[in-house]
Amino acid sequence: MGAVLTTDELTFTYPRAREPVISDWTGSFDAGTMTALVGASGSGKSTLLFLLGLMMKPTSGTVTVQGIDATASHDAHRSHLRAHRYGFIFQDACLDPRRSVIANILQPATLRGTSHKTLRSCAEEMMQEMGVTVPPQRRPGQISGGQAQRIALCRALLHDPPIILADEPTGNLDPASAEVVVAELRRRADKGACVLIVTHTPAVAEACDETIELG
Ligand SMILES: Nc1ncnc2c1ncn2[C@@H]1O[C@H](COP(=O)(O)OP(=O)(O)OP(=O)(O)O)[C@@H](O)[C@H]1O
Repeated sequence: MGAVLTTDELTFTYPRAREPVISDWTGSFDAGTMTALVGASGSGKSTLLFLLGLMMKPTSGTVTVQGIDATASHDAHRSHLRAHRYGFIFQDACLDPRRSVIANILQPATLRGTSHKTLRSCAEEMMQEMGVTVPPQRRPGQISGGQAQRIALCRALLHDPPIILADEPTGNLDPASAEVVVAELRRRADKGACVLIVTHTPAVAEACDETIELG
């Protein structure tokens, strides 16, 4: 399967920093491949993920998403690409505490203009597949960390994105929940998604097809 995400001489320097964190980084990530980004703390793994996820603009160089030069795109187009083609998972589930868990899962669908009615049953089905047995109306403050991360996974994957970026998705999890998360990411890659995982956990890197070390 072909390249989904590519970078050409990507360089990023934080404002007021002297040295770039990412320097002339050229790489390519394929459909159907799960890649681990590893490296020492501070080596730039999250920064690279944010650049690949179009959350930050590079100082120079390009990020190409399914053939589109996202670096040259205007902000609205980048937001559109993020909402439709990406699924993001972070170390902390980052659920909205004011909304029920089901509303959290459905919330990004609003950005995509999809009807909640159509998606609600899919969302509840996904909760079951992930083994989250809590009532859909429960608030994030009333569920465990492992359950919250699995809800975050449902939220990120409901629209079946071709690109999945995960920043230490198992960092705060018990082993059983971590296994569910990694197995689901693996399953998505096997179905054709391009999956990138920043991780410090050797077992997670071992579940990947490739490992890229920064630093
Ligand atoms: N907002 C920021 N402003 C300035 N410097 C930053 C900012 N965010 C990160 N950095 C610096 O950029 C470098 C890379 O940070 P980054 O978070 O990408 O590393 P990392 O490899 O993901 O680290 P960790 O494994 O500890 O999460 C670090 O030296 C960090 O201090």
